[in-house]
Amino acid sequence: MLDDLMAGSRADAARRRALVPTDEVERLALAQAPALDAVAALSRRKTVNIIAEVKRASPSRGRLAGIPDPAELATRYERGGAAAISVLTEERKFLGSLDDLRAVRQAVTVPVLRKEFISEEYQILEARAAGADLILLIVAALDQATLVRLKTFTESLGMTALVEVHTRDEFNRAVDADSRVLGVNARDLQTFELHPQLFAELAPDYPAGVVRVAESAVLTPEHVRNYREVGADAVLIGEALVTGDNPEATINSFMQV
Ligand SMILES: O=C(O)c1ccccc1NCC(=O)[C@H](O)[C@H](O)COP(=O)(O)O
Repeated sequence: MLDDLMAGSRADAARRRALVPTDEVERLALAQAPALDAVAALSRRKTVNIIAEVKRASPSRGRLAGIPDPAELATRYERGGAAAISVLTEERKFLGSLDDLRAVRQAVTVPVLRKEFISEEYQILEARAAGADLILLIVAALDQATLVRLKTFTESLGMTALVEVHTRDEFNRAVDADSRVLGVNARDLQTFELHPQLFAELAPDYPAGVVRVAESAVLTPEHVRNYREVGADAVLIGEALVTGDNPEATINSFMQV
């Protein structure tokens, strides 16, 4: 699954690069206002900070929500108290786009994450050109040299990398890469099973100062409380928000735990 997602994203980026070459995207990226400080935003509340995701569909759940106006949804997330907005820009399985990201950037004042299957600098330049403050790097999909190179490139543009892991070995690689924001995704990418206890197992081993993000498997306030009690600074939530009818109230209830 991950190989397919990476290959699809790479092919889509190649198609866009044929229309907009790297030097043009770089010019647009460098013309943006400076990226917002995601580390500060994701550790601002001492209880828990919510990263609210714009997610139309997924490989594990199929179609989740139409989301005709991602900017309006993101505005509701921000009104509810979200610390950051995650926008899935992957086109094939998640039905997202860079247009979604641009629209969200213009609508909110909190940091915006480009959630994409990134393997090359062009995709990071695209993210910055669209106004993203954070990008996702999935350790399972990158060898260590590429992980470090892409993270360094991200930071050279003033952005932050959310470095995502699914196992202890990947966690150790993310720490070695000097990750400042490190996410443990509970979703097994082969079976799609959810393992929220993985975050609890790894949380004690985060180096001081690294932002601890728990990803996936949050449907109720109790799930947020469980993550918070074992040390999450931030929790990334998609499905529960896009399938409910009142995202402001849902985020608010998640922040009260
Ligand atoms: O969501 C999926 O099915 C999925 C499959 C393969 C790779 C990534 C996938 N999801 C990306 C995410 O990390 C989630 O969208 C995010 O953590 C929010 O999860 P949830 O709250 O469970 O929607």
